[in-house]
Amino acid sequence: MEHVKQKGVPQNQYTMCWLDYKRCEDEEYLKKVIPFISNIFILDNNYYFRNAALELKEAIKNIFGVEPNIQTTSYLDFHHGTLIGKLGNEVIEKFLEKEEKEQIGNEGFLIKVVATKTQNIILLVAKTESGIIYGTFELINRLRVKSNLSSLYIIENPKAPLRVINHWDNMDGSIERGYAGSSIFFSNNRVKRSLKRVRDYARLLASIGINGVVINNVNVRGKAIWLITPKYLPELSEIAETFRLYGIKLYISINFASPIYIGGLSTADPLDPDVFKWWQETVKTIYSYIPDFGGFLVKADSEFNPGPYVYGRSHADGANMLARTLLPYGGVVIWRAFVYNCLQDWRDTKTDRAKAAYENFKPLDGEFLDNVVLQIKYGPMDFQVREPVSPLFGGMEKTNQMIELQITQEYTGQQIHLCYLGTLWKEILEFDTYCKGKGSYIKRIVDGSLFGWKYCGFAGVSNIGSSINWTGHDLAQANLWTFGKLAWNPDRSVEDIAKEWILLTFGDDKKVVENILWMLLNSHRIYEKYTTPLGLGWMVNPGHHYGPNPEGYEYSKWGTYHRADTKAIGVDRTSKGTGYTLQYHPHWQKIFDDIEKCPENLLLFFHRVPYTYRLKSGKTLIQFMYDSHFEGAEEVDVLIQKWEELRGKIDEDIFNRVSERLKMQKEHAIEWRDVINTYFYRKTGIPDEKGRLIYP
Ligand SMILES: CO[C@H]1[C@H](O)[C@@H](O)[C@H](O)O[C@@H]1C(=O)O
Repeated sequence: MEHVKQKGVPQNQYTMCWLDYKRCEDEEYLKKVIPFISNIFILDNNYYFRNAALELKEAIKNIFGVEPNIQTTSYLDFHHGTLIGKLGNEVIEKFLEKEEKEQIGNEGFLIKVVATKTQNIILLVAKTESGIIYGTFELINRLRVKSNLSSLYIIENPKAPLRVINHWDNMDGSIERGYAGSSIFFSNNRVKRSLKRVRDYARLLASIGINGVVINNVNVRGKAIWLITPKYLPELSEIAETFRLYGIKLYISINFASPIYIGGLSTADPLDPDVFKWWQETVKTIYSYIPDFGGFLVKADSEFNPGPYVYGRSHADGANMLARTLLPYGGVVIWRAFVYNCLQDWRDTKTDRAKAAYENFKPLDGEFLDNVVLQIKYGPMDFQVREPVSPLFGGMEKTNQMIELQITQEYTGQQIHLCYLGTLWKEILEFDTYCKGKGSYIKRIVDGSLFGWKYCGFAGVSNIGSSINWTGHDLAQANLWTFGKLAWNPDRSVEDIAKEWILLTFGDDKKVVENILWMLLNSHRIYEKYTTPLGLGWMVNPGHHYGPNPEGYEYSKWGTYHRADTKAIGVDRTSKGTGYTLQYHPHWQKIFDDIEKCPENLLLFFHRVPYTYRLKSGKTLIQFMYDSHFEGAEEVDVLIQKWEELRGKIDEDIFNRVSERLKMQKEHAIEWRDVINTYFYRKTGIPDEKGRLIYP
């Protein structure tokens, strides 16, 4: 569903987001930088290094108006220019210290400046093809923000091994939970023939350090089941080749029952030898087309998708069977933990959906093969505006894990509302699970350092589509950017990450940077205030999930209830209630169990609370609800005002597009405010202390 029509924009037109290179107007900087960029030397005439050199050349041409020569050389005859080379090359190594060489990891890179009387050289060095492309974009971006060359020195390695974007793209071109147009990969049940946009997408992703892409929806239905067959593999191999140039591996979501659908077998039982053989053959075929194929993403026994439970087998049986077929080629199985009873009876108060993933997977800890990774949504429910972190993180020490974040804004305003997610993600990543004592942060679990995992990392559900600006809301580009940057280095501050995005996207005007930064950093807080604060969640319209509906999910089968009556609201998930808190390590169990200690922004997630309960501020719960909704809706005006102050300083098309969305945000925030306030007023009969208008 795309809420805003793009008037008169041809399908094949689009901007390049933070890679839209603008001319540097600073003559001083240009003068300083010219000697370092007027030549580009490549030492190995390798296809990938050459591509990196071409990227750099194109960027320099656009930014500085000079066209560097690309020269292939094998000996030391250069004095001025940028030298792109691979670790191990003799000429390159002359410039490096031993420790420097040791510090460059597989996907990492080094940027170092040599400035002497006779030499003005920027060295860009990596161990691998992917490292060089990441380093190239980093160098380009450093030049764009006018970094001081005399102090430019960077050695970077990604913290997490897997940094993967998940597309929920269907083969008819639609995107499940997509708010930015249609798929750039598929249309009319075909793979799209033009690779230009895919290539530009690969460039965007490489510039934020992504190394994997799953191009089809985890709900694998119809024609998509056949993507793993020669019917589609020739075209997928072209997509894979395009991504490969930018250090990105292709993955495919599969249907667990494929042996039945495609192979004509009578079963998909993971322990059946014929099923194994069928997968083995299928995987062999895939690798004959895509030699560096990343692996499978699997949504099994989840929301009507088939899985091992159908045959009385465990998720470990299912995942391991696939893992064995992929192992000889270095492929992985990314197995989703999003397993719960989606046919719950709302009258059943014993079953708690929040407990489901842990109940299904915790008993299997230690049973998964090494090339299986469990992909876990950040919270126990489903990407609500706020949830506690899933207790599976730090709950399965012997199982590789990835955290799944939703870049697309399903429950966070669908790219109509401005809702920057970096602030929320950072809080999640900094959460200390205490699984190995103090300091057992989520970020250290998913980057592999806490348990020494080889396969682990970040998965982000894509927010892009065919729209002119890729993400519908122009400022939603910051969410994609931030996902990549946090996956690369979760220790970075989001202020820093967001600011870098603004500088590269909008330039360095002080007011522009200041205002957009404020808008981004405050937007999730504001959205939370006028929608569902205190960890409440789920008060959305069923199906499409946009806009308020306080009981939209109250009598449904999805296990998503707040059980509000006239006295209290929320589910008691403490050890005395559904027992959900028992899934956490004792440190958190005690805190979440205690209504006085429970972080207030999660109060209604963990507790059933009377409306007259007093919060730490002294306010009653009901008064907090009213205040939060009035204030939140009001604060949208600040977002609008901050944007309005930038009129004339921002490209007009972008300015107008964002203005239009902010206007809709305001209208819809008012709708949220009034519907939720009226709901609570009608339930409780308690008036607003401040006498503001609540519709009776
Ligand atoms: C792809 O399906 C999605 C579905 O659209 C979304 O509403 C649900 O909550 O999560 C599912 C999942 O994550 O599998």
